[in-house]
Amino acid sequence: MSKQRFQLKILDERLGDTIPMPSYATEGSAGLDLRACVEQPLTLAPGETDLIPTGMALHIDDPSLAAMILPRSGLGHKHGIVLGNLVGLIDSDYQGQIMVSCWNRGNTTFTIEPGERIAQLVIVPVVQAEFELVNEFDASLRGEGGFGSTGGR
Ligand SMILES: O=c1ccn([C@H]2C[C@H](O)[C@@H](COP(=O)(O)OP(=O)(O)OP(=O)(O)O)O2)c(=O)[nH]1
Ligand SMILES: [Mg+2]
Repeated sequence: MSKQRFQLKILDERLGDTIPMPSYATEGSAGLDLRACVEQPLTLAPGETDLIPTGMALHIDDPSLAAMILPRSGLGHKHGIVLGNLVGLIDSDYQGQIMVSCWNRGNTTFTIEPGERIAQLVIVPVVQAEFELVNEFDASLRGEGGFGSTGGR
């Protein structure tokens, strides 16, 4: 298990009080559940997208890490509540509020309650690329084949 400490700012005073802090649901969870810091229940009609505050800012600070915001599978599968950007990427130098773009891709209206868990945040390793310009690559087994080039099932 790898654990690391990050600076976090509470931007909504309900967070850590009436709205629980983001936390791992189980010891083995990869994602921290993020909660909607909305003032009122927020209704998302089919097709609608809204940007939802999480009430907190996280400074990852380490360029070899980033955070990704992913949908919760239950909300996404059962209710069609996914992310307007499909996946959110939080840069290590971002110090603003973490926002979640919620998209109702389903065909029924969904209401997000204050404090509801709307998405999850996963800390991931990052390698920043530098480029070495070449004219030819050393041969690989795949070469330039892609998009189904390895044949049927
Ligand atoms: O779901 C998201 C995605 C991004 N962000 C914040 C953190 C991230 O570091 C910043 C910029 O995100 P990104 O680079 O994906 O957006 P952009 O459209 O390229 O904006 P920018 O020009 O600010 O980089 O916005 C969020 O709070 N939630
Ligand atoms: Mg960007």
